[in-house]
Amino acid sequence: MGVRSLAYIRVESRDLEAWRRFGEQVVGAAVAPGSDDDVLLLRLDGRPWRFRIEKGDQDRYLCAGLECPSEAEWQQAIDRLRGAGVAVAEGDTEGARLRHVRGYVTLDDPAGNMIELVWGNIVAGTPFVSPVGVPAFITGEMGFGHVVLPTTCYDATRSFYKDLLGFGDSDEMRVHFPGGPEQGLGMSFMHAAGPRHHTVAVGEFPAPTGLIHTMVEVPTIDDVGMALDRAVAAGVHISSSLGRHTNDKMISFYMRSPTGFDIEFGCGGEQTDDWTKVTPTFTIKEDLWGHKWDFGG
Ligand SMILES: Cc1ccc(O)c(O)c1CC[C@@H]1C(=O)CC[C@]2(C)C(=O)CC[C@@H]12
Ligand SMILES: [Fe+2]
Repeated sequence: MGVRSLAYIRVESRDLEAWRRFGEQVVGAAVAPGSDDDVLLLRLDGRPWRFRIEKGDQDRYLCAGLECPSEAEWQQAIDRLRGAGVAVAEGDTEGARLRHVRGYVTLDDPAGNMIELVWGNIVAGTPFVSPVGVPAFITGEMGFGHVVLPTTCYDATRSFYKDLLGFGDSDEMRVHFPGGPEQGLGMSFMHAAGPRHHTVAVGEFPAPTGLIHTMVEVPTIDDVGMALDRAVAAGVHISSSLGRHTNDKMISFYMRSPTGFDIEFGCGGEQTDDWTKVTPTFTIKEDLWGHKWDFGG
């Protein structure tokens, strides 16, 4: 046991105004109370916020907040990490307050990706209302979506999430690029305790901003299509066309956020109630259809 879901991500940005426009008008998130000239909080559901964009000198991913279902499981995970020699920095009261959690610690995975381990479901107490009419984001105990993190030490990074944070294998693949290594680049999709197919994936790809992509999910294909229309109308770079993944069956497209990493916007991701009944897969064709990538632009 360990992590159940992805609670939030934190991002550093030089341009909060671009993020506000993108967040509200394209993603359909709501700017949350507590936002000011230095911090932009974006809500997707009943939580106070899911994206925390912090004004800074760089455009980069800061960290993902990975949530444990209870304080006891959170403490056990911390003990496991420390037992394995991982440096875990204690959070403080002020930090917990601004993260809207009961407790948190900060650490790096073996690839140097910063993560925060948190517990405590804080409820905003006011309904989420999308400024552009997105009916809802699929979140709850599944978390808001997934992150795909870069790694240059694939095996060690996978073991870290599995052995120390309690993730399980959902799927693996080797992605072949023209001119790339013959054996392809490894990609590992791992589930937390919640029903989402993957909450963290790691890939042997470079990510200049620190994050390959993060995914948000909406109820229907029309909600995905309308988001694609908003992205195109706003002149946002479409990194991948609409398609359906083989592994989690999600229909999605990818668009470039103001920070440079992609946001995957999808629907219909497969869920599992009992992971003991599922055998991990190895996928040799990434998509059932679509997902034509445009890495340029
Ligand atoms: C293949 C796949 C299954 C489920 C997902 O949620 C998902 O994001 C993906 C695509 C992962 C991956 C990526 O993020 C960056 C560009 C990649 C490496 C490709 O060029 C193919 C697979 C893509
Ligand atoms: Fe994804």
